[in-house]
This record gives sequence, C-alpha cells and structure tokens, in this order.
Amino acid sequence: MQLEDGENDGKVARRGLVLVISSPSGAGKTTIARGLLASEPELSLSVSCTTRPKRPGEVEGRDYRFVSPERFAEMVEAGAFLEHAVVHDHRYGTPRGPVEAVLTAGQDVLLDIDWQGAKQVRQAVERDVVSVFVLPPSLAELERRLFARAADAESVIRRRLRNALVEIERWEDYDYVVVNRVAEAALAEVRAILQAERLRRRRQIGLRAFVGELLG
Ligand SMILES: Nc1ncnc2c1ncn2[C@@H]1O[C@H](COP(=O)(O)OP(=O)(O)OP(=O)(O)O)[C@@H](O)[C@H]1O
Ligand SMILES: Nc1nc2c(ncn2[C@@H]2O[C@H](COP(=O)(O)O)[C@@H](O)[C@H]2O)c(=O)[nH]1
Repeated sequence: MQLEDGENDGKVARRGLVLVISSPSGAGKTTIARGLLASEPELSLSVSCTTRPKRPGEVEGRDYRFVSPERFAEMVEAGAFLEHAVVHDHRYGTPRGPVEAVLTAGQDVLLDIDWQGAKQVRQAVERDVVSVFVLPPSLAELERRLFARAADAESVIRRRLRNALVEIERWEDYDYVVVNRVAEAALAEVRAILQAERLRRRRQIGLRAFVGELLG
C-alpha cells in the first residue's frame, strides 16, 4: 500500500497519511475539512457511505454515498469498508479502495468519522494515522450551532446533543485536540498539524539517500 524507500528524482518523496477528524456533531469538522481541502491539493476527502437520509443541499458522491441498509450490509459482507459504525442510529462506513489508492500515490486522505471509526482505522493503518479531535467552546455553543445549521429536525438535534457527551469523553484517544472557537483559527491549527506531520522523518522516503548526496 505504501512506497518503499529508494531511488527518486532528487526530490524527497513522502508516505501519505490518513488525517482523521472527529468531534461531537456540530463542533465544526465539516467546516474545517472544507477549508483544508480548498487549500491542500495533496489532500482529498474520503467520501463515506451512509444509510441516513440525504439533507437538503447534500450531493450524492460529494457529501456521502447514500445507500440502503441492504446495500450497506452487502458492502460490509464483501469487506468493502476500512471501518464502519452505527452513529446517531444510522450506519456509516469508509470505503477501503479509495483510501488505499490515495496512500499508494503518496498523498493524504481526510476522514471525517466518529470515534468508533477512528479506533478501527488506527488498528488498520496505525503508522499512517494522524488524529484530531475538535471540541466546541461550550455545550451551549454546540447547541446553538446545531440549531443555526438548521439541517436536522429538533428531535435529531436533541439526540445528537445527548450523544455529544459520550463522544467528548473520547478526546484522549486522539493525537491532537483543537477547540473550535473561531473557525479560521481552528482551520489554521489543523493545517499546521498536517504540515508538521508531513515532515515527520519516517514519512519522508529516501531521506537517507538525499542526505548522503548532500554530504557527498
Ligand atoms: N467556529 C465557529 N463559529 C461559529 N459557527 C461555526 C464555527 N464552526 C462551524 N460553525 C457552524 O456550526 C455548524 C456546524 O458545523 P459543521 O457542520 O462543520 O459541524 P460538524 O462537526 O461537521 O457536524 P456533523 O458531525 O453533524 O457533521 C455549521 O452551521 C457551521 O457553519
Ligand atoms: N465511523 C464513521 N463515522 C462517520 C462516517 N462518516 C461520517 N461519520 C460521522 O457520523 C457523524 C454524523 O455525521 P452527519 O454527516 O450525519 O452529521 C459525524 O460524527 C461524522 O464524523 C464514516 O464513514 N464512518
């Protein structure tokens, strides 16, 4: 799935990484993800499959692949998911193929998934995962954001707020924690994490050869 150490064209290539972002619903993952994707050409979004209904404005294949529960079960059976979980009463899963293709190309892939999925991804591709947990500044602000987004019925929002307490308890599973007070600042922090992680020595392929050449 990954490039091996070896010859390159003088540049130091790198291993791709899997950037996992989780948070309680409404804390701002999607907002941060959109900002990152707009400015990072070497980062692409993993489009999940879900059995939940499409929201107004959501686009099939861009936001999610919306599938029936039967189709989802078939995909699980066929081993098509890198991870999958039940979140807020619906099934969600990360298709395995696109993630593997991106990593093989030495690029990065962004997963906006919950803590259960993050745990499974860590088990599957441990060395290549960088995980970020996004916290809201307060529960009152989380509630305000979910109602202001106006994407879900009140009963759905109430359920998501109840689930938020359990999700927030998982913060210690993650490599980084970002408090999303001001969206631009949170985006800048996640971008800094991505840039630093790309420069990790173990992710730079052929570094030994490059330094060898430098030293003559
Ligand atoms: N820093 C911020 N300040 C104010 N509003 C914000 C901030 N970040 C995001 N929002 C808004 O809060 C709402 C929820 O954000 P977003 O959809 O990104 O959350 P999410 O974590 O992806 O939620 P979900 O898990 O339900 O998909 C959106 O309307 C978004 O515009
Ligand atoms: N384990 C997974 N969780 C996922 C996946 N795709 C999205 N999610 C998480 O679900 C909730 C709700 O998302 P919403 O779009 O319905 O608001 C949120 O926490 C997402 O991160 C996935 O493939 N696997």
